[in-house]
Amino acid sequence: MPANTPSPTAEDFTTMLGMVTGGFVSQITAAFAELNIAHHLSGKPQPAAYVAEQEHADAAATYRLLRAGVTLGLVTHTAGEFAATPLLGTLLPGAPHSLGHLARAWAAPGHWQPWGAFTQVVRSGSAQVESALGCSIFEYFTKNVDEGMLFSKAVTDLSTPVIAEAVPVLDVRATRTVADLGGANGAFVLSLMAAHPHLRGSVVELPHAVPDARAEAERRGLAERFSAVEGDFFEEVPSADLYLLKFILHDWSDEENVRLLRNCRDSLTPGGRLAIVEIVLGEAADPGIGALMDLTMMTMLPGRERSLAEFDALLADAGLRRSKLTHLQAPYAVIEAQAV
Ligand SMILES: C[S@@+](CC[C@H](N)C(=O)[O-])C[C@H]1O[C@@H](n2cnc3c(N)ncnc32)[C@H](O)[C@@H]1O
Repeated sequence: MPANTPSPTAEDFTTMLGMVTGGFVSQITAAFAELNIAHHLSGKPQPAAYVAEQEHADAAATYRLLRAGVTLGLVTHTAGEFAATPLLGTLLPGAPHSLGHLARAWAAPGHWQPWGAFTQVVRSGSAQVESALGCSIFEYFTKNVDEGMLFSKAVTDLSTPVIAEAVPVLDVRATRTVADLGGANGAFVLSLMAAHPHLRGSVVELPHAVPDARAEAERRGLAERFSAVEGDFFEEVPSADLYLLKFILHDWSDEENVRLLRNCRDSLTPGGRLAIVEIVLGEAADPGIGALMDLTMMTMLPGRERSLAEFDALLADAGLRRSKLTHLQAPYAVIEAQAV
């Protein structure tokens, strides 16, 4: 050990053992979610055999899973029965901020296999999705539809509280038209339209996502003020007073983002603006949870999470400037930008 590096303590070894078993923990939380254990224990404590019976699972293996759940603080054990803790409630689907779909999606093969080559990602500096899955993650999801749908639900769960915080931040009194670029099912623009009846909204999406966006607008009773447009935002974007770009820039390289942002700049109506919703990384001394999220972008996609200075540089390269910054619940923020 070099003289200027303090020796690890026994506590450090315990902490590291917890980190080394982190992969087990991801699979354990995924199994808790998959086997609906939060639901099965929500009414009252139950023996492992009850959970096993509900899920057609092996009783002895379910007991061992639940016992490990005690170690992790997901359940407690008294007199032969397991009881849910509040921590387990975070996996209940439908609960606000639920992480149940995400626990399953990140432990499923589409993410798990590329992460298995993570050191190679670092050595090579590029995602290893092609070698792990034989195609990009988006192609993989079109071939593995159930996993693709699971991932969409996970993203929706993450998005719902962020959208609820972002909508009141946006001053749309002088705005008439809003385009949600890569808006998936349109949850963001439709939430904004619901709050502001004078707005007309659209989603610009790849063909596969368009029917979902139309159905969501119908479901919310907003179809008359809404259109779902098939398009490639790297080619062109329709004219609008406000572009929403939520969880888009982190998917792409700087060069790709500058192309997309220039398209926005060219098609903005006079006085219009962009609202970018992303993780904003803290500085290197205190980067926060976003630095971990950044590594899933590095493993799965050409994208990255960025600091505020990096967003500002992208905007400047596209002829835009940041006009407002609003921090949401960490690590998210809304960055508003206008043409220079
Ligand atoms: C990470 S998701 C974000 C979805 C949504 N904005 C949200 O925050 O939940 C990226 C979205 O961009 C869409 N997308 C990818 N490439 C696109 C392109 N070239 N043109 C339009 N949409 C695209 C994808 O279909 C996907 O729905």
